[in-house]
Amino acid sequence: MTPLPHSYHQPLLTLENISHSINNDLILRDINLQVLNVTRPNMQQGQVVGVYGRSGIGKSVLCRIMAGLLRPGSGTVRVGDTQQPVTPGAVGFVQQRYPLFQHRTLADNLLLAAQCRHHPEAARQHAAAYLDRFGLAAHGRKYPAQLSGGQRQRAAIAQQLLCAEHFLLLDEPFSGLDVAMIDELRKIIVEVTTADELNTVVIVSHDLVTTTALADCLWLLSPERDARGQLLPGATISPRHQYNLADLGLAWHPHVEAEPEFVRFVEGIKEEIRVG
Ligand SMILES: Nc1ncnc2c1ncn2[C@@H]1O[C@H](COP(=O)(O)OP(=O)(O)OP(=O)(O)O)[C@@H](O)[C@H]1O
Repeated sequence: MTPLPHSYHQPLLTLENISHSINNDLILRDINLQVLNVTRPNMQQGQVVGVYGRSGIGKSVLCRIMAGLLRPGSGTVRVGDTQQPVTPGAVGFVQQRYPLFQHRTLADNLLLAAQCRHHPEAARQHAAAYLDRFGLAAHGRKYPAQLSGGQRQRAAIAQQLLCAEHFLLLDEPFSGLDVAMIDELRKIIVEVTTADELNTVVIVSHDLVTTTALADCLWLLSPERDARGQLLPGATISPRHQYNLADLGLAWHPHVEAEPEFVRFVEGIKEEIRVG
């Protein structure tokens, strides 16, 4: 497929020489990569990165490092158009269990999040706008325990977007959702990335098709072999496993997952994982 016209600009996320061990066990080895701001004519869209890898390979550890919640054994993570080293709170991180304050109403949860960055009156306006935008306005007075799983998830995404400026990290966002909710969440992710050119969303997921369909680039976290075919310790994202979907003509556009090139690409990734 012919790639749509696009051009590359400043870096938005940089991982430099990231390695990490737990109890002397090397989990991540020498990860180097960069997400650039890619622009397409007449299209305001941030970047979506899909991260895929087998169970237990180190995706959650990598997420915590990218979110600034875990200091890597070595290396640096820099985020945003100013490329500051990541600090806790700089990246919105929606974890598998959505950590809303249970004793606060949904509206209060969002208000607290908005107060991280805004003065009280502006915070109220932003929180109300996000309640509305995420289809939660009718549920503002409910407590998290009174919300459905999908509503809690939307609330958690809204909360993280309110307090972190341009960067959102989603760990297994599609797990446990029915097909209607998955569609709804996909719409929200597209909405988030089209809201601002600098918005960057990293999705870590076992759902390869849904994630790839939304992504501009896909990273495959996997073990590597040396020249003699021996498995090296730790997992990495080698340059050949950093797939630029914009260059392949498979960056998100409506119904991309129905295209034969997309289906072939996903089959190729599955094969890569099987033989890896
Ligand atoms: N606190 C910890 N103590 C010891 N080992 C840990 C700890 N956290 C993670 N690990 C190990 O690090 C490796 C990577 O774990 P991680 O949770 O990042 O995998 P994952 O790719 O997210 O897996 P899954 O897809 O199953 O959620 C695993 O072997 C895990 O056992």
